[in-house]
Amino acid sequence: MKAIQLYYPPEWAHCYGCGYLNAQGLRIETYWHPERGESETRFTPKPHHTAIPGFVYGGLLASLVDCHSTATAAAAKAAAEGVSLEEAPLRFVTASLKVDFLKPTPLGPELRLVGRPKEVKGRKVVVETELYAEETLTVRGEAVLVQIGEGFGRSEDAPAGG
Ligand SMILES: CCCCCCCC/C=C\CCCCCCCC(=O)SCCNC(=O)CCNC(=O)[C@H](O)C(C)(C)COP(=O)(O)OP(=O)(O)OC[C@H]1O[C@@H](n2cnc3c(N)ncnc32)[C@H](O)[C@@H]1OP(=O)(O)O
Repeated sequence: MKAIQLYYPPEWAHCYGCGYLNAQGLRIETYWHPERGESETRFTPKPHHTAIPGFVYGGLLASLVDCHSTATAAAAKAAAEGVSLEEAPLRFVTASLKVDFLKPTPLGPELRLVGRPKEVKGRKVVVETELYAEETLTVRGEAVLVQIGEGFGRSEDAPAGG
């Protein structure tokens, strides 16, 4: 099975969290399981991802939820439209991200994120995510993702100045 992120065209593959062209990034890989209607990402934090010794920094956890959600949105939208990501590269940006830190997340074990699309409507997808350290649910997230089209982010969309 191919990770959802590997379907992103190169011009949309520089993201710190999920871009395969970002050598310094997290380069997460998310897989879509059509039979369950769920996505899954696995990631093992490194020692420098520390909050306090022994526990994972919350900002990293938010980043994982963020990029796991954009990928889940692409797969959910493709499934809803009955197209494959191969033929229709879809890319979403995050409009809203809510993260609840339910318990401290231990640093060491592989983390597992499970995503479920809650709503797929037009260009908008809402994704719920649960993050587990071993079998313990430590983080719950909800994100609103909006689909971007070809040309989005070119100079006419850029903030003025600079
Ligand atoms: C990367 C930043 C983007 C810059 C451009 C780069 C070009 C692309 C290149 C490479 C792509 C790779 C990107 C990786 C992504 C990884 C994850 C991130 O870190 S993303 C970074 C943080 N996010 C932003 O910086 C978004 C900034 N916000 C926006 O650009 C706009 O607000 C945007 C596109 C999100 C929506 O703007 P509208 O004008 O296109 O669409 P409207 O009509 O406002 O919303 C569509 C639907 O979404 C809902 N919506 C919009 N914002 C919402 C919000 N904050 N909360 C809840 N719903 C919201 C609306 O209510 C509407 O829903 P209804 O159709 O009415 O049901």
